[in-house]
Amino acid sequence: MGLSKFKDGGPQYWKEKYFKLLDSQEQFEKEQKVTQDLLGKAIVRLSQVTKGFDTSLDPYLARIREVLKADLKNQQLQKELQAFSDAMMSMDVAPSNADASLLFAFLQKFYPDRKDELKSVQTQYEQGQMLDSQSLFLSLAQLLDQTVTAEDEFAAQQALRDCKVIGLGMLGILENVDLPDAFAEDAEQLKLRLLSGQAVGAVFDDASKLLLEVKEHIKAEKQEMADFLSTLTEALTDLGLKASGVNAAHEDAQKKRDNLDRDVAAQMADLQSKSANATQLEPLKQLIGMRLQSISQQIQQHNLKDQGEREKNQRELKALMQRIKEMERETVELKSRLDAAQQKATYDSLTGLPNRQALDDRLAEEIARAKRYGKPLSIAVWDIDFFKNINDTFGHKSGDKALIIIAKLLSKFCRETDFVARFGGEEFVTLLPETEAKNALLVVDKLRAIVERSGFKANGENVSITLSCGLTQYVEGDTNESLFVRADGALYQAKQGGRNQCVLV
Ligand SMILES: Nc1nc2c(ncn2[C@@H]2O[C@H](COP(=O)(O)OP(=O)(O)OP(=O)(O)O)[C@@H](O)[C@H]2O)c(=O)[nH]1
Repeated sequence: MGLSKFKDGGPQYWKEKYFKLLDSQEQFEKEQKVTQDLLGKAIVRLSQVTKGFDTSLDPYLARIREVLKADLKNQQLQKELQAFSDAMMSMDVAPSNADASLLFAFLQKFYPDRKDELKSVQTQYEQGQMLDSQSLFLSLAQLLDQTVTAEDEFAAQQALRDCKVIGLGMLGILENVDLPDAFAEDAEQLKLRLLSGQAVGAVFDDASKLLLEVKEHIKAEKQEMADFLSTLTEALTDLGLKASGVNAAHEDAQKKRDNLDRDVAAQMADLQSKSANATQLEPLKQLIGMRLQSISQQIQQHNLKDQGEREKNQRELKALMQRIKEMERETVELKSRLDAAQQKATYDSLTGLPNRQALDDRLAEEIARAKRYGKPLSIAVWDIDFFKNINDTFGHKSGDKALIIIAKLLSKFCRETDFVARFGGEEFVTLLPETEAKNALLVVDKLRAIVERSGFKANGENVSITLSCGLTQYVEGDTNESLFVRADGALYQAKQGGRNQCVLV
């Protein structure tokens, strides 16, 4: 960010420019050093020559020599020269008769170009025209200050040019660097100082300071940006989670969520590209804020829409569940009604025994089983003897009671695997699977005897009741009808034989 964005030329151009400036500066400093050395040597020689000129100045001159020999920094030299100057100023104002011929000899030799002026000063001094030795030094200083060689002139001009180049380079840097707003004013002032031709050294120091501050500022901004983007990523992740948590099962919602995810991803990519190119944090923050708001609104709209659809689905689901419950209730009711109907269709309501329909079904099953496994199957057909008399004598209700009692006795005293049914009227049928007729005859006869012994009470009277039974066994090729007809034939024989008996055919 910031420093890498130049208006033209690019970083390489300014890097080269900077190094050139450094080289120039170095060259300038070298030349300065040579000049300084020359000056130092001159001062040393001058101090040696002036030694003894006024003994009160000797210690100062000695220190200056030491300082120059030790090659100490200008500051200290300046200090010593200042001390020397102060000492000289405070010297006795009385004219001095000290011999200065040696000094002038040296100076004339060292400054041959100024020989005449020096001679003139010497004459003035020796003729006592100088008020004091301080006046002499001031005259010499003034004279020698003007002593500038052509070489010195060139070096000074060169230094001036270098300073201008450095100044222009710094100006270019300050104009082309994309500085944060906070530093704009300082940079502007530095530019003005450079344009006004102020000494480049001080401006250079201030510019370096400014650029270092800018660097720190950008570093802090970068950190702030990283923190901000991290917070932003967390916020977007949170939003993404909320968005993806909505109605995960719904296919339509899935499509909408995909679209939303795409939108959010596009906005994020845009933000990342903007933040990579951004040079200022504040506008970027504003941009991100706006984008976040837009994303948040999109998610809110999506959630609202999604919630509406979810509520609609829930209402439909609730209605559907209600309908299913009603259907379940109806199914249970229908089943019980069907069971009742089935019961009614297959059971005799008076005795509770399976009826003729049930008997037909069961007989077909037993015939099929006997046929398949070659097992015996016997069938007994019962008929209550003189039942009409019971009805007639004791009433129809007593007749019903007799039917119920017979049904119970026939059911109770047979095997569990046997099947007892009311065939119709006062007739009953017993199926005896896996039972040969001769064994079945023993069973049915025992039953007949039980019924005969039991009797029942009708209108307080003991009424005896007997049964006649026709028995037969399944033979290959028998059907329901043929088997029943044969058993019924046997019953007829039992009736004919005097009733209360069992006949096997
Ligand atoms: N109470 C009552 N009587 C019935 C029922 N079904 C048939 N009956 C009567 O049973 C009687 C059968 O009489 P019949 O067929 O003449 O035979 P029976 O009197 O038993 O004489 P045999 O069979 O020859 O011994 C009739 O009077 C029918 O009305 C019933 O469910 N309840």
